[in-house]
Amino acid sequence: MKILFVVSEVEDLAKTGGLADVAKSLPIALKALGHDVRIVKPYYKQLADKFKLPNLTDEQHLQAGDKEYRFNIKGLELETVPVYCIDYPEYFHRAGLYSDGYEAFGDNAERFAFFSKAALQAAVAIDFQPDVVHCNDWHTALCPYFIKRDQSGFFARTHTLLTIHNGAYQGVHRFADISFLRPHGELAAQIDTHGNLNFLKTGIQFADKINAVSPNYARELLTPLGSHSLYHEFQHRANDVSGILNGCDYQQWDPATDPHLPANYTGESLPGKGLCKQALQKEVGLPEKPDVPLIGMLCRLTEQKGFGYLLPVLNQLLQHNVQLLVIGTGDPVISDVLQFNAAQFPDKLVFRNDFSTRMAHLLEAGSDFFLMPSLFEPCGLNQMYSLAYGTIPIVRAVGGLRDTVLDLQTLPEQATGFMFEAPDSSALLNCVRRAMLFYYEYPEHFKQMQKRAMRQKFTWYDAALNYQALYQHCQPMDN
Ligand SMILES: Nc1ncnc2c1ncn2[C@@H]1O[C@H](COP(=O)(O)OP(=O)(O)O[C@H]2O[C@H](CO)[C@@H](O)[C@H](O)[C@H]2O)[C@@H](O)[C@H]1O
Repeated sequence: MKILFVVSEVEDLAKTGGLADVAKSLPIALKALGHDVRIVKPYYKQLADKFKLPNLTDEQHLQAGDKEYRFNIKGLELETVPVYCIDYPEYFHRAGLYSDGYEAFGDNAERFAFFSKAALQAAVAIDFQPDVVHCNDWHTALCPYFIKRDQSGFFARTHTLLTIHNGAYQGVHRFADISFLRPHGELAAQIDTHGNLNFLKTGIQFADKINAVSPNYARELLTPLGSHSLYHEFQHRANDVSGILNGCDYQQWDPATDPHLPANYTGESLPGKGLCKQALQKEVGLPEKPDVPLIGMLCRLTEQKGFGYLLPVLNQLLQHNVQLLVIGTGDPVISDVLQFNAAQFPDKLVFRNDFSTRMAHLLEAGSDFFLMPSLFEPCGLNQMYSLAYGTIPIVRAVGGLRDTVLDLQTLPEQATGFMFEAPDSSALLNCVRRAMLFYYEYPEHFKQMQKRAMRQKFTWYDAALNYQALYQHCQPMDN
């Protein structure tokens, strides 16, 4: 099959979160199954600073109303997968991908409406007639609409899949302000009573199929509580909504070969993990105590990750004989509270306002537990990385976390972690206490759990097989 994978960020090229991990690993896995898959993404400053790429075609022209956009298509290969980058410096040559670090860019609607259209034009320019356009999240959710309305015939046999990595971000913007879409008066039918166009909602309406990044999140999207206020839209498309669990890139996340670690280790030989713990404690300035449980947390600092009920009990949690290391960037209110608590408990809590791949790997290897108390979690990748590193996840039973972690209480013989249900502080605190008790009182069982965790496998090969089946499902009956 010919697959055009349209996405905002890709690991190794430009990244803010888990979307990038998927956008690298899935196309590579699909290519390995024999498909002709091409990625299209913006030529962000992050990427342009790293690679000065050549233009692959003549300058492109895109007319939207009375404005003419002139852009270039640059190219590179990411482990055999061709990547086409839309070069339009006015929109993409900025310090951040979506914001200046404090506020979202005011013209994000223009930027991503343009990108979605330009990505399709790139397919025409390189003469790649896709069987499927696979778009991802709100940034590219207008692609199905543009394809359905395309008059050229180029996409007459193209079908569309919209993957939802995070339904909370929907791209809601005042339609009247999006000059790029002015020629598309028909979108006015999508506008809400406040005059807003919701990109994700438009994608849900026009895509041939919609999938979430885990089966459980797909089920949640079909409920009033889990639908991010898009209950009716998801219900309306219920027969076309499914879930495919993300994979873990075990080449990149293998403690036996990980070049970021001071010592490598396997499930059969765990001493290297102790050395990683010591190195991590030393690096961040925590007391080098091998027997005190070290809980790591690494994520974007946002409500989604459960800070709303974690921060109020930090003080109580840190009364225990425990160490907590939090690494992340994002909401300055969350980072202020973390900073404040770290100053109160310098021997127990360290907060690093940092985005570092090396530290992500060291934290995964050196921690005993990985805390992921998410309010919602479409799939979650870090709990999979934790399992691979024998770092026991403490998670809330939500989204993909429920699909990937088995709790001690429910399944003692197969358990790989600790899970709590209610999104509140006391449930979280009880769960962490349960995990600490297990660590202190049953060290041998804890080790068994680590080994079991390391044997779990969530491969991109399996995910790619599921996507392949879904793409086939997007095709018309006569194909
Ligand atoms: N400070 C930091 N330094 C270095 N690396 C950092 C970092 N903060 C985060 N990362 C990295 O970013 C990625 C985060 O991935 P997640 O899936 O856990 O969350 P995210 O919410 O971004 O993704 C969304 O999309 C993915 C992909 O579908 C879903 O799994 C998820 O549930 C959904 O919320 C991981 O690779 C992690 O190591």
